[in-house]
Amino acid sequence: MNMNGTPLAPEPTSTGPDMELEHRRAAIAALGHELRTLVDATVRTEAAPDTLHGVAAGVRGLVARLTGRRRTRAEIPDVDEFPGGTRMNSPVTGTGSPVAPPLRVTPSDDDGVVGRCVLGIAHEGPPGYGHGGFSAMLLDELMGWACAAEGTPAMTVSLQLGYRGPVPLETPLLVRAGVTARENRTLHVTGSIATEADPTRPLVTGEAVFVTPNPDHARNLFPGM
Ligand SMILES: CCCCCCCC/C=C\CCCCCCCC(=O)SCCNC(=O)CCNC(=O)[C@H](O)C(C)(C)COP(=O)(O)OP(=O)(O)OC[C@H]1O[C@@H](n2cnc3c(N)ncnc32)[C@H](O)[C@@H]1OP(=O)(O)O
Repeated sequence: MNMNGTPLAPEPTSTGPDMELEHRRAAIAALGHELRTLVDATVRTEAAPDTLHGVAAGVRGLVARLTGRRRTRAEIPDVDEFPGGTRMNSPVTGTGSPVAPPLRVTPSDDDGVVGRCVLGIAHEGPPGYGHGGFSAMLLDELMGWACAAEGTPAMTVSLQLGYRGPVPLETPLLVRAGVTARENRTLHVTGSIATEADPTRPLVTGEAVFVTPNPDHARNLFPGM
């Protein structure tokens, strides 16, 4: 769990049920890794139409192998920690997600949290640069982790961004977020995206307001919690 600041990633464990959990998470992450490689190959390829039809048929065959029980819409998978922890299929941090960069979150040396990732061509907006929506997603997510790291998981109620420079693809990125103020259930959060190579020059800056739903509201929103 990350509710007390550290660590924000799953800890190595050794007992029975924990080993089983690690085993399942490792398998989910292994499939996620291969799918991200497939997504990258798909958005880059200039292969001939016959090849693309052949690959499409192969992928249909793979989908047919993912049988058995499927999770329902609001179900919280038992490989996840909610609120404020590992989400295996998060589109931002999920190591099992085909579309996540994925963002690796750690506590910051100062207050707040830091995320590291590399965007690929699948995340492209202008040629060679990240889509502004992906920047928003990285910041929104990391700001959510900043709230959770303070022990108050919360949801975004407003998010304002400044796009100061384009975010380069295939370049290590440094995302930062921290809570700057709180009143009752409302948290004010700031964040930024820079390159690892030039960490003091923010390319995107963000200011957000997050709110921790009251317990009744939270039970209605997340019946699986
Ligand atoms: C008990 C445990 C609870 C655990 C819950 C954990 C949740 C964590 C979820 C996931 C974490 C991991 C993933 C992160 C992902 C990144 C974050 C996202 O993308 S979240 C998705 C996008 N956001 C939404 O879909 C929200 C939509 N909004 C709502 O559903 C409601 O507004 C909600 C539940 C957030 C609050 O509803 P109310 O009924 O509980 O609260 P009211 O009474 O309306 O407001 C509370 C306070 O907030 C202020 N407030 C409300 N809106 C504001 C705004 N736009 N700007 C400034 N303040 C605002 C109000 O003035 C009020 O302040 P005053 O208590 O009186 O001091």
